[in-house]
Amino acid sequence: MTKSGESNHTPMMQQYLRIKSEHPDKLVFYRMGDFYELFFDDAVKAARLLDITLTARGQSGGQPIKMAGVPFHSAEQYLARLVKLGESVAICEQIGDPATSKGPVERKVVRVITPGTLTDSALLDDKRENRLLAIVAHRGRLGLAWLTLASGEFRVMETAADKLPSELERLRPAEVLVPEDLPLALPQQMGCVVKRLPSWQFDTDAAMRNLVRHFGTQDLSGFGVEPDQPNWLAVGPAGALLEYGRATQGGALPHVTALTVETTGAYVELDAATRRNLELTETIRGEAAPTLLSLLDTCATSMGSRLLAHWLHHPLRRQSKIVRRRDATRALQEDRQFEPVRQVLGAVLDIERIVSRVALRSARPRDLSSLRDSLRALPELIPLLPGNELLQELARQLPPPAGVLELLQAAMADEPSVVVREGGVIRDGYDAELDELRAIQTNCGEFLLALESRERERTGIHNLKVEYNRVHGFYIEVSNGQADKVPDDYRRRQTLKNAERYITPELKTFEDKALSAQERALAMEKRLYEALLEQLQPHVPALQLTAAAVAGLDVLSTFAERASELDWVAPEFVTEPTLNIVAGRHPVVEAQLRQAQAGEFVANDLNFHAGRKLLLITGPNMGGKSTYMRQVALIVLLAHCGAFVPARAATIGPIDRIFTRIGASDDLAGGRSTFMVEMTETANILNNSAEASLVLMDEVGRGTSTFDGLALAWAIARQLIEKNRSYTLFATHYFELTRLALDYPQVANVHLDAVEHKDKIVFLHSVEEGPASQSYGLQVAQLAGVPREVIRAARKHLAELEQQSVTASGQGDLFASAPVVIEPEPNPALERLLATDVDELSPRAALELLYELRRLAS
Ligand SMILES: Nc1ncnc2c1ncn2[C@@H]1O[C@H](COP(=O)(O)OP(=O)(O)OP(=O)(O)O)[C@@H](O)[C@H]1O
Repeated sequence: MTKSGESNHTPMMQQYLRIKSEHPDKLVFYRMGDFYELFFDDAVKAARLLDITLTARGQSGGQPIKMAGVPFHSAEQYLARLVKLGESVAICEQIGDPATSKGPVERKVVRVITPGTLTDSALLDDKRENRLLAIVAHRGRLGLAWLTLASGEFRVMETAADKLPSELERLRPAEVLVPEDLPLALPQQMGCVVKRLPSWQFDTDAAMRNLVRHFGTQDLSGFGVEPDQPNWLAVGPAGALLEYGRATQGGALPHVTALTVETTGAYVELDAATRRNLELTETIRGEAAPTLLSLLDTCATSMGSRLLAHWLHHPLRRQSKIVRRRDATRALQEDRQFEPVRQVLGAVLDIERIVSRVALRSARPRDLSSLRDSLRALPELIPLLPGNELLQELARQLPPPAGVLELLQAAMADEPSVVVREGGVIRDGYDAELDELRAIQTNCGEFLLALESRERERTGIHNLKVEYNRVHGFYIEVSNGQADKVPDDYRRRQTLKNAERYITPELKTFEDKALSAQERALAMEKRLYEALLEQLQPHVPALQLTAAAVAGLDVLSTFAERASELDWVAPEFVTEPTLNIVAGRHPVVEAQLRQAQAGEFVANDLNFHAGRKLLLITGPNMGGKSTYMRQVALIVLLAHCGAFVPARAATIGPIDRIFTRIGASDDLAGGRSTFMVEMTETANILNNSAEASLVLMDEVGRGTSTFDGLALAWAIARQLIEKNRSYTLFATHYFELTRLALDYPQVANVHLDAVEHKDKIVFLHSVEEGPASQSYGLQVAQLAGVPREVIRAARKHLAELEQQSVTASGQGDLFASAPVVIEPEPNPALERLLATDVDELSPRAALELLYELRRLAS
């Protein structure tokens, strides 16, 4: 954009350019009548992103003004698209009165929409939190603060700098704020918008003053944040967030009522790879289903859905807390008590987000009527809740603050219109003045009829009419023949061909009242509505508690419902090192098999204790190794969320972290090869896992040459056994590793089996003690459609290789007693026979085949 001297521009453009200069990094939506217009570079960008027409109108400063616009009434859909694309938008409204203003109407940016600060229901995903995260780094430590404006959640934590990827994966922010001189490389693929702000915005002292002023406290010690304590580093980012949040909302954030310190020890830690690999809330491909969440989320409310996603990412460490949730789930599950509870919850709308909009004074009339209807439903829940400790605690937290429901019932119309300016929002009987103004409108007809008959009587003009038209307003019409009977107090308003129209002082007074009544009623409703929002302000914190109780009840009843429908059991918790699962299943794979009617899922046990801590899992490709390992992790995770688990029984000792090294995925965007990703994740596991950690290692070492891979896998397994001593599931194709069980008593071999049937391979999917005897790699390749001649050549080559490895010494003899499997040379006659569909043969072809077989066999 060229800005060749302010004075060269029209006054309106001068105003625009001034506003734009305050928001250089955002698209400015500049309100003009029924449109939001964008100009210059903003117009070009918006036209491209929104696929709207780019026009040019007039000139300003010697340049044509590029322009693009969106209608004001459908702006939300465009805003939603821009925000999804990571753009921020400044909404600039007319705030002056066009009728009285000289020059352009006064305009002001009333709110700023950024991906991480959304509160509008039309722009938000019902089922996902929209978080704004701020990060600072100092001497290998990170200060993190995050704010969810749609709920008022405001949290801080301090952690080690190398935890950044896992924290980003856990919090999934929509937008991240960092100081421009952040001494730390951010992951290349953040998947969200990153804003670099001037460093002073993260200054601890200024942030402290800002936060203390906001909370009205002397310092932050009441929230557990103090100098020289862990989490102090998060004060700067917390201050930056508060300021940013305020700037976008154009005002204070009264619903942000507390700062919560998150301590890492509270949750079972999941690293970034684990959150992805276990497909908790998103598949590895980034889809919403099938995932653990998509299987579990039958929540009745969106508040429940969001809390469920949160719980899945935050499995609890403290067994006492887990047991409270589990027992509540059990109480709701007994006699299907969850059913009526869920039915009532079905009538409850998103109280949490509505309350935030109340606090931000952006709640629409239907928000308040929904709040009223939802609050009205809540008392029905209380008698339905079983006498369990946690449930009773939630029941006590459930009732809304006194008077709020009554106020909403008295004030809000049953079905208010969408926006206040349309009227019909405030209930009749709530305000006497509004009632009177409305009465004038409704009684208008009656008054006019009464006036007409009175005037006919007074004047004796029997065809006198009292009427109204838009241009002249109210009038009394008298036909020309009766003009002599018109009384003195009639003032002429208009002359027609055959009649005269008059007005009387009484009719004039009525006209003034009637015409302004509608306008005044609308203004009155607006005032009353604003006052209502004001009256609700002090109740915001209590309503947030109500919302939290609803969400908690919803998730617990969902756990109960899922447990019943999917046949899950309550896990038991013990303090000894134990991980014992009887007939465990992979919940998502099982559901998919059922859905596809592709057979029953085969349940499998797991038994870990202090003397048995590493399982070496062997077996054919497609045999079910990954599924088995993942199901163990999912069962442990579900148990720590307080849910039931897909098994016949489960006994679980203390677990502090879950690590996974599963699957090969190139991080091309991050510039790391498959093998590099594999080794980085392995390094993380070796450096951080401990005795109470659960580690899943799937085919580690396969990304490099056979001997390198084998040697690495062997050394890694030994380290896990000797040093980390974690509960480890180690799937491998290197049969040589199965020897480890001979050297270490805490290592056990298990395998998944398959059998060959005719030329087919059948996977049994059941986990058996001992190492596998065959890899079936070639059979699986055949199953996948690799051409027969390739399989035959491979088989031949395999036999040669195996022969060499038996006889040769040196490299091939890395593990001297490695079990070697030599497959017999295939018999061509047998192969031909097996490939024949006997039912399809004619007697003549059968005879020919017999000759052919004879030839092949000789
Ligand atoms: N216990 C089970 N019961 C029924 N079907 C199963 C079971 N376990 C696995 N499967 C089926 O087998 C398929 C392959 O399983 P999985 O990916 O776990 O094999 P794998 O041994 O890890 O194979 P690879 O070594 O090739 O990675 C699954 O997609 C699932 O459909």
